[in-house]
Amino acid sequence: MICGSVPVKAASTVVKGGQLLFRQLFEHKSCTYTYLLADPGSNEAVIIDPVIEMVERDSRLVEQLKLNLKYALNTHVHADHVTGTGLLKKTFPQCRSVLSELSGGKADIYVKHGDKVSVGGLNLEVRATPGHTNGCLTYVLHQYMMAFTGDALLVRGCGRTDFQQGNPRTLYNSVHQQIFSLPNEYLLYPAHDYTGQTVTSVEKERTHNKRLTKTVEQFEQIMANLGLPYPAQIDRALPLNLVCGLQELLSVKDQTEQQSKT
Ligand SMILES: N[C@@H](CCC(=O)N[C@@H](CSS)C(=O)NCC(=O)O)C(=O)O
Repeated sequence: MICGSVPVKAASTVVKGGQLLFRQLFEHKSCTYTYLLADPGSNEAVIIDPVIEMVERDSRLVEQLKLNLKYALNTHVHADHVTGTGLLKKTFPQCRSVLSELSGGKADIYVKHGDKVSVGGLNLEVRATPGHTNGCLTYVLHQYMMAFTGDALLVRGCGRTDFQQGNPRTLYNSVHQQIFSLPNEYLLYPAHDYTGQTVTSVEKERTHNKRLTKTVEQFEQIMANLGLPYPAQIDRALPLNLVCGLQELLSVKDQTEQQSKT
């Protein structure tokens, strides 16, 4: 169930029915983390940032765990891999895709800052964290003191701001106002890691993040000088991710353009 602005208070209540079912899954080519979360009482589940090449693995896991996959959330329109959302929906027809209303992408459900995504007894608070892209979202699971930060905040790093409406000042404010404002002990799960790390915390990033502990002016300088090459899959990924990762949803014109690039 998706609800409008509902104030969510910080609490560490364990959901009735037992422990959270939680899996952190990895895709090696784009170093992407996908997260599977399920309410132990109802077996209703949500997947965050699935990757198309790993849909078979993820579908098998959902089936083996006997989960009812209700939602496929993307934290934003990704530039480095094709989303698995569209393909997952074919296997799990009840599954609904979710994106920010500011993303520019196609989805079954559009969410905005302050909304809530609920599966069984789990409630994910939607926080807008733009700056890497306009439509970047962080999903906060207060019940288990966890947040899924997409590319807004990476372990000791953050998403780049040099394409897709990137803006360093906006990103700095998003992280400070929407992520660093969470309690210190909240665990933060990023959409990527390039150094073999899996998780961090509000406290660790507030203390050790080499970019975001600086002033906003210093941060802007750092971001202007990252010197990163464009993601290898950007030309393929961006148009496909605007249509849930499915070629068949692209217009004929877009498909012709896509083919001429390959
Ligand atoms: N080499 C990777 C792309 C690496 C990259 O640019 N990652 C992005 C997130 S995906 S758009 C990023 O924001 N990185 C920040 C950083 O500091 O690394 C590929 O070719 O896919």
